[in-house]
Amino acid sequence: MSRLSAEFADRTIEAHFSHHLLPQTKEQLRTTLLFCSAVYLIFAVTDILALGLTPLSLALFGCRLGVAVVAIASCVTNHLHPHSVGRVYLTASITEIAGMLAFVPIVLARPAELAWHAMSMGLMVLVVYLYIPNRLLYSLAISAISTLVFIVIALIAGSLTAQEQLTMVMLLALANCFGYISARRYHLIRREEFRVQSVLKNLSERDPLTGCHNRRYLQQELLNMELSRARRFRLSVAVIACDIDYFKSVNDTYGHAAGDRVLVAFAALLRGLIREKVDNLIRFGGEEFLLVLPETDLSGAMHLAERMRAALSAMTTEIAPGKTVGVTASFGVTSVNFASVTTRFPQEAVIELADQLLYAAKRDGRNTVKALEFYGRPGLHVAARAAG
Ligand SMILES: Nc1nc2c(ncn2[C@@H]2O[C@H](COP(=O)(O)OP(=O)(O)OP(=O)(O)O)[C@@H](O)[C@H]2O)c(=O)[nH]1
Repeated sequence: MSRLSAEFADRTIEAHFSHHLLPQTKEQLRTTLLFCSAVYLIFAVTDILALGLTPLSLALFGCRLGVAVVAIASCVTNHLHPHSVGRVYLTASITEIAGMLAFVPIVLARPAELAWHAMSMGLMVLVVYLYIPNRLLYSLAISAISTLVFIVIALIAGSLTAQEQLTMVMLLALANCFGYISARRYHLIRREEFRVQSVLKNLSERDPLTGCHNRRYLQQELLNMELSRARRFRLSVAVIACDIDYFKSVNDTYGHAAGDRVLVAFAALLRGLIREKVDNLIRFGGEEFLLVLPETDLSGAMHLAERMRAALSAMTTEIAPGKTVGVTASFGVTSVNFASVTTRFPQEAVIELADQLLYAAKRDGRNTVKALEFYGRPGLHVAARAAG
């Protein structure tokens, strides 16, 4: 993590983090901006008390109203662009700058109350650092520059003694330091929480032996996600179920550790034959693996399964120095084409068909591929094209 900006050094992870928090950030920003605008408007009372109901106090009210309008426009923009992280930070920054700019005429119109303005400035700096959700570097830039501008105006236009000026400068510098340090801590804690959550999520979704996704990930996320996407865009999704043949005899003959090596080698072989970041490899349980292949029809999935079968039967795994073992596997392949399947069906039905085909391949002598199109209704696929 970057020490100055308190963000992940890796921009992809940072973007992932920001997107993950986007709904929460937008909600916080909306509440904060509306609250701050209301406070800004309410403080018009102090202008009227100091200046009376004059054109000047009305002009200052106009400035305050301008900040409220910018804040509301920011909320509307964020509402219209619900997925844009950059826009949230941009609108937060613009509103912060508008608030700081509107403060200049207020200070200039009421120079006698400079000590109170300095106190308000300190509070505004803390609000920018801690209350309005924004990138820390933007908060730092906006607060530091606004503080500098305020100090220059106060030194030129105000009538503070040298001792008062020094106190004001030191207090505002402190407000910036405390604001930055506290905001930095908060940013770092949020990111550390996110990192730990990601590690735990990864652990709960992966099989430690092979590194593949596990059955929980398939059932809770992947299957629903891929089937919904394919249904929405009327695409095909294929599923391959595969299981090592007579794996028990590998364990019984060479030991469990040798069996583990064979499993790892099999997973690596499957992973090497699928599209990275597109296809998904899941350890479904024991020595059974499942592949979920987006945008793949039955014939494409059958060819892939056949290549996997052939590659495994030609491969041997070193289970001890100088000692190798060869295994074969059986494959059940199915695919559902949402261009023609419009009926609803339980999502597990696709996996069940792939599993039935896998066991049909086992019954048929093993080391073979069985494939059937899934038509969305139990029983219908029985009449579909068979291969293997
Ligand atoms: N080494 C190892 N073995 C496992 C693991 N998970 C399951 N097994 C073993 O896998 C074997 C599966 O045996 P069976 O279900 O009888 O299947 P099979 O011997 O492969 O026979 P078929 O599937 O009918 O060809 C069992 O001996 C399990 O103990 C694992 O993580 N590591």
